[in-house]
Amino acid sequence: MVRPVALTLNAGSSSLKFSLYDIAQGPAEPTLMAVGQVDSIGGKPKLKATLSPASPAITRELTASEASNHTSALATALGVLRTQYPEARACVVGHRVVHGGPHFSAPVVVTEAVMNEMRDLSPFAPIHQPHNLAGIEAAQAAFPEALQVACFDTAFHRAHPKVNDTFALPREYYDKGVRRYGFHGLSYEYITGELKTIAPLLHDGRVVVAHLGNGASMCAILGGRSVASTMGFTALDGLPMGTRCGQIDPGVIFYMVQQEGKTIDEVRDLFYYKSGLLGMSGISNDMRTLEAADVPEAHEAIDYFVFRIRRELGGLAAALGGLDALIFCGGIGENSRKIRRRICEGMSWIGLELDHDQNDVSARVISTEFSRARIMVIPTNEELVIARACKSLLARQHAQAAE
Ligand SMILES: Nc1ncnc2c1ncn2[C@@H]1O[C@H](COP(=O)(O)OP(=O)(O)O)[C@@H](O)[C@H]1O
Ligand SMILES: CC(=O)OP(=O)(O)O
Ligand SMILES: [Mg+2]
Repeated sequence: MVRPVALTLNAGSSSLKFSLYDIAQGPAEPTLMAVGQVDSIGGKPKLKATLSPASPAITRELTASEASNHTSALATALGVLRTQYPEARACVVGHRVVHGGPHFSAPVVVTEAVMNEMRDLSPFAPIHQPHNLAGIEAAQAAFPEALQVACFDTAFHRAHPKVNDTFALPREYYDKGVRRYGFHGLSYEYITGELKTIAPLLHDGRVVVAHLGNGASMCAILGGRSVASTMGFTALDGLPMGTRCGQIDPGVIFYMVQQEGKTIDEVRDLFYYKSGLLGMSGISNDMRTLEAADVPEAHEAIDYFVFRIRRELGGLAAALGGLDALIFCGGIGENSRKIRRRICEGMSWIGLELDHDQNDVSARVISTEFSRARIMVIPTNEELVIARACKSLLARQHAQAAE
């Protein structure tokens, strides 16, 4: 019998991450078969992939036409997967969808109505949602028989308290859906699940997770549930990011439009694509490049990044009534010992004591044994969360078909 296979797609602003999972029925976790990503779509694209647990990672430059957009990047990714699995046919394709608005609080099977609702949310996630939807359309064309499943970054936060769901605007805006949604929910869901297994007491406690990647946010989690997050209505709010400004006084928008004569689209592009680490440094959005660049502009950009994280940590700990654990994940959180060290420096007042040796090797626990709160590094896995949703929605569909 052919084993059921799930393809997961995680389309970012300029990247496409993909995985193949064996989702054979039963209680077992989805098993990873292959994983890869196409980076710098539309620029100088690159492919990285590991096509089976036993095979070495492959890396290769792609031609511009192999990844000129997300649709061609997906075709390239599928071509690479087929070299290893010529017979494999995905029976379900799971997609990360960044914005789920007020209604999507769990993964759903994609229908035309779901597609339309997700399309309406595109203006609120302009550098993610159109790529997520393009990925769904491309997968529908490539696998017309497969179930398409949408998994939302906002879903994990939907049950957070009203006080963290709202802005101080006239009431009608809340009803129109202008709310503090929060993002990176698939990552937070994964970390919360890991904690439940490896540290159940911490899972039941007061945890701040810092997802520090090209997009970055932090989430206060109490007993496994989101209480507050640094991101809001869009994935622009909160921490400064690779190219996004993070929290900003809305008065700056009036200044740019009224005094400088910028159009609202120009301001939007400036906030999404030209700000953050890139805008402040004038060098790069890539933390590795900035850490290696010994110039004041790069130092300032990193200082601001670290300062905002420390400030938010205080606010999120206050929202939780204390702190039992700080967990780092995302490309920067998982890999940059310097950034972790700077975030934790002088934080004993909040209970954090970093073990420098453990931090230097990115160990799972990087706090000292005397630290009141635990500090951990847990590599995130949004793809596994998507694969679990694929498995459970497929099982539900089989059960319904059998009724
Ligand atoms: N060893 C490292 N040291 C510092 N930063 C790193 C390291 N490895 C990756 N990063 C940073 O992680 C970021 C990308 O994180 P990632 O979570 O992959 O992003 P995305 O939001 O695109 O999923 C980049 O800024 C990159 O420079
Ligand atoms: C929501 C978000 O910012 O996602 P990413 O980190 O993939 O850009
Ligand atoms: Mg990401």
